[in-house]
Amino acid sequence: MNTGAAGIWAVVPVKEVALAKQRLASSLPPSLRQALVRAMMRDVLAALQAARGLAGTVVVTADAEAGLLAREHGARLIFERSVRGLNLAVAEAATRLRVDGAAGMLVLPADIPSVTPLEISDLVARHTRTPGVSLVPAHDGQGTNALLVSPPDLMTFSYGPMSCSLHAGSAQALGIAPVVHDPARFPGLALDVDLPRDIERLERLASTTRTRRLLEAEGLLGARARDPAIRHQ
Ligand SMILES: Nc1nc2c(ncn2[C@@H]2O[C@H](COP(=O)(O)OP(=O)(O)OP(=O)(O)O)[C@@H](O)[C@H]2O)c(=O)[nH]1
Ligand SMILES: O=C(O)[C@H](O)COP(=O)(O)O
Repeated sequence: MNTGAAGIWAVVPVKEVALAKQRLASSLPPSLRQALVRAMMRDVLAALQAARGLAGTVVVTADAEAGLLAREHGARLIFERSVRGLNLAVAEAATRLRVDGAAGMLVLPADIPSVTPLEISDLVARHTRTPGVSLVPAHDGQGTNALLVSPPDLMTFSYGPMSCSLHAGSAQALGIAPVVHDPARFPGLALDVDLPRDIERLERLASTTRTRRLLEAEGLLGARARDPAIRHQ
């Protein structure tokens, strides 16, 4: 990958589609879970394409199909030869972007289908300091749904349990006061779909995403989900 441009690049790490979203396995059959993973990834990439203030998007994945979806949405690709986990995948993207001269990196997960272009543009516009770290916690306050860091390889990554406070602590250890945004100001971005109840939460957001259309067609959201009489027809 040669990004060949300064500015802030979005990075979307994507796990193998067949292995993703195991916490939904008890409520969704594998084919629907995989369709959901693809739809969510497309929604995130479409929002990034429409957002202002980014130099481009990079997808980091070991999954060939995810690589094709990335290219369809005009994203660059870092194709991982082996699966090494989320933190090493993001660290590799950070190093590559720094070598290519990128000013910063915005890491977004592929499971936030309701993220809007406006939320992304707003977050990037509010990131005014380098070196600097801006964070948007997940709606549960624990995960990291957006990590904007400049320069890209400033810090180590701590995705996993309680990652948002760990990322804030890493910035502080470098003498940087992180900007931790209120997730309530970024409702689409803050809603990562990890658990069955997160699917219901999607209903409360006014969005017309591929993900929503898929879940409505499957009777998991919308009128068919609310009315068992219709659902079982
Ligand atoms: N490149 C890469 N991306 C990853 C890896 N693990 C997770 N991701 C991505 O990181 C983001 C957040 O991941 P999680 O919320 O943990 O998603 P998940 O691992 O599919 O979910 P569970 O299987 O339920 O834990 C998603 O965009 C995943 O696709 C990895 O090992 N490599
Ligand atoms: O740190 C994170 O945000 C995780 O990697 C993903 O967290 P989750 O389990 O809340 O999705």
